[in-house]
Amino acid sequence: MTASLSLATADLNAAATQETAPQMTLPTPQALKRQCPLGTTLSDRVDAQRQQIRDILEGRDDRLLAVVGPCSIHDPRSALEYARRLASLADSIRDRVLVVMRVYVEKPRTTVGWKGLAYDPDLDGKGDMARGLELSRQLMREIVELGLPVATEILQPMIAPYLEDLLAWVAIGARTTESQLHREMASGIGAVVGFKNATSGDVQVALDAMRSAAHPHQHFAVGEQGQPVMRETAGNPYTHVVLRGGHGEPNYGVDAVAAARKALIGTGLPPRLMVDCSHANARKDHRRQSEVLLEVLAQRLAGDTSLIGVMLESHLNEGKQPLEPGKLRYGVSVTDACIGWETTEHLLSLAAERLAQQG
Ligand SMILES: O=C[C@H](O)[C@H](O)COP(=O)(O)O
Ligand SMILES: C=C(OP(=O)(O)O)C(=O)O
Repeated sequence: MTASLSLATADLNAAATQETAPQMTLPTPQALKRQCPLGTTLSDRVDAQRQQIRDILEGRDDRLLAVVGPCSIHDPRSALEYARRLASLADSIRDRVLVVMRVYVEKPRTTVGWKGLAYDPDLDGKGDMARGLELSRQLMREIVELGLPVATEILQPMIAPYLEDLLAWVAIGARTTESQLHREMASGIGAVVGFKNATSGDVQVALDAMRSAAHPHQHFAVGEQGQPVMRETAGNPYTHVVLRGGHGEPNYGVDAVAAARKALIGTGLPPRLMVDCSHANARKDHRRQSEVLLEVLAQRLAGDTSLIGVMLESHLNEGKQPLEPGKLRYGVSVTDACIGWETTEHLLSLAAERLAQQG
């Protein structure tokens, strides 16, 4: 009796806390899209970008897919400057490399930290998700207008309907590849999806994710008018694994790549691998991304066609900086350290050159 009474009191307290907890009403996906519409021309462009990536996945296009850009977007102005430079570089190497820009507006954190533009666009910890969503959508739209395909990690499945129409490529991160919610979401989106291996280095979870995402699902979701809906998905066959290393141990070497390829084939999945040159593959040292990229290129030039793509974390300027509002240096990452623009330009041009030499 005493136990159930105290439980009931605890329930009431919890309910009271929830009711008084501050909350902000967000625009519906439909309202945000009306405010920042994509339009037919850009929507057709995104379709064409997705098709190009699918063609790479299916071997109809032998270009290297390169998902390149800042670890996170914290300042739309520097992101746009970066996008302009990248668009011009992408154009100059388009015969050999399909460049897609990382426009990451959500960051998964190991414990706590700034969670990205969509959450806290003023970088002051107050959070303004309505503005965060608006800025994220506007920025992605501008980047599509520049002609670059947009990539992002979808961390919060609720965000998908706000941005999905702009995205050519989506990452499900190392911390969420095992999540059924993310797999369900991936099964219903038009973008190509890359599933990272787990932070532990476990690649099997990414294979399981590909199988799950390829399957039709019925799942809980938010509708265009913000209403709860049951969504029925058709299944997304356009997915692949992203090798990002785990617990400080890289997995981009010949043996690790061969093991992942064998596991994919053994499971009846298409052998498609992207190597993330950053994160544990670079042992969290951004300068090592160059050597990772060169090794992956060498494997590809030696005939490994399962290596369909690479990922680079890159910004205008090298390194990273602490998030101290008022003291931020322009074009420097506030999350993981990135390579700078000159290195990015050099590496991507070199990749294009070597691939061209192969014929
Ligand atoms: O790519 C980004 C980070 O590695 C990831 O978001 C985790 O960051 P954290 O360990 O700094 O929280
Ligand atoms: C968070 C990221 O990667 P991972 O999920 O591999 O840690 C990222 O690419 O920004």
